[in-house]
Amino acid sequence: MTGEIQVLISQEELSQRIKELGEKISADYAGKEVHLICVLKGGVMFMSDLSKYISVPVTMDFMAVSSYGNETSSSGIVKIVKDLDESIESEDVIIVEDIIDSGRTLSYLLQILKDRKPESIKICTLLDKPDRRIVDVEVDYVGFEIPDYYVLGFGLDFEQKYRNLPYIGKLVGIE
Ligand SMILES: O=P(O)(O)OC[C@H]1O[C@H](OP(=O)(O)OP(=O)(O)O)[C@H](O)[C@@H]1O
Ligand SMILES: Nc1nc2[nH]cnc2c(=O)[nH]1
Repeated sequence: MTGEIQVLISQEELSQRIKELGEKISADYAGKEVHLICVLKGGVMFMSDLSKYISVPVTMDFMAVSSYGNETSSSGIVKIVKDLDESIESEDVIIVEDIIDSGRTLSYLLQILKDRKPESIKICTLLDKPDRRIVDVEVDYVGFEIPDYYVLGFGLDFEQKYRNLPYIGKLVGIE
């Protein structure tokens, strides 16, 4: 489907905020190394850009957890589609997400990853929709709080498309 897309967060606003987040993380982890875990697929562009602004040594791993399929609201069912390649024991981990909506995905992920004995674990999300929260999760770094719209672009999809857009937008007519 092709629809009209309204820009919510421009490419310039994204770049500026991601730079600020990278600098904050660099300061918070001064003298340490940080292990970034990208939650695929949506988190990939954000983590890629964020990592460029982190000045402490960075390692990366990737995990895919599916909770939405092609639906626009959470089914509540979370499953691991791809697990991490490496152990996170004793690592200072930051989970990098594109969006927190109901909080179900992250609360499930946190539970699983904490059991693997990291030194520390924090959450960094580009977008947060606090009005949608069903499960409470403590978020350490937030790019932007947004209203309850179904958004796309910069990693986020609508029916698997639009992930490549360099901005965050919404399809006119889709909430
Ligand atoms: O807070 P929640 O309600 O759990 O929603 C957030 C999750 O939903 C999206 O993933 P999705 O399952 O759509 O996978 P994708 O990243 O591959 O598009 C998003 O990337 C988060 O992981
Ligand atoms: N693409 C997309 N995925 C989501 N997962 C949870 N909320 C959203 C959203 O607004 N857009």
